Amino acid sequence: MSDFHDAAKNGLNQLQFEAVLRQVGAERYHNLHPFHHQMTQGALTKGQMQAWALNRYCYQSVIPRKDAMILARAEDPAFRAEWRKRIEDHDGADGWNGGIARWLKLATGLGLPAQDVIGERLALPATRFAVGAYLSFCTNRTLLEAVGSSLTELFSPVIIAERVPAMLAKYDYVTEDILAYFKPRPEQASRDSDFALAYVLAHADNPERQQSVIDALVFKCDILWAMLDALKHAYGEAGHIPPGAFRPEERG
Ligand SMILES: O=C(O)c1cc(C(=O)O)c2c(n1)C(=O)C(=O)c1cc(C(=O)O)[nH]c1-2
Repeated sequence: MSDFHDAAKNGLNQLQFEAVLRQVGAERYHNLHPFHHQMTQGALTKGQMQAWALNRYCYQSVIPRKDAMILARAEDPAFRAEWRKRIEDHDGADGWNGGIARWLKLATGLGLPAQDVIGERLALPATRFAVGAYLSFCTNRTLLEAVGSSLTELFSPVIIAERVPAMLAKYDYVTEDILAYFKPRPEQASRDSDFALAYVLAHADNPERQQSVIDALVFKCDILWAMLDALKHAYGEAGHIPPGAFRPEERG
């Protein structure tokens, strides 16, 4: 395991810098989390699967808002033209025919009432704190750090390729239709992360800026990890469901 806190102290060339960023993903991305392993092994109960979808909706719904923050702070029109595609992917043309709507379809396809998902009140406190931290990070840190924090998308095609076939094979109530969210994601994520990676390689031109990007990516991995930790704590063997949070047995 590497400690990434001083990885750029002597300055890195672009190849070395990219290698460190990829190493962060190899060591810290949420495909290493036990909750993800349980999912791909077919070991989640339907209630746990519902809890995952309900909580993950909060993440999906904050993504276009954090991208709007990034957009507002970018001075280069060409950057904005590229970055706004992310908002269009999630919101669609009318707000409800993009990624957020497809995530809602996933959650309702698992048996959750749409209003419980959209309302976000049944999500875990830790989920709401984690997605709030992501939004405020992208609002308050430098544009370079905000772009750096999106680089987990470099690794999302890997976790999607692990998750989707396993969900289809191991859970009889999961269908291709329910998982429509994931279909365009690997291609969109590759387009987005290629752009974001090229941006940080070009703009992190001294050791301090390189380190700020590495730290931003570690922070983002921590956000995703914390969300799965919270699910495991609440809905795993410990069963510590916080007051007011989704309770699977009440939903059948
Ligand atoms: O399925 C996943 O595990 C996963 C991970 C991530 C990620 O790594 O942040 C994103 C997504 N999915 C995703 O669907 C998505 O739209 C997305 C946007 C972003 C971002 O930070 O801008 N990450 C992710």
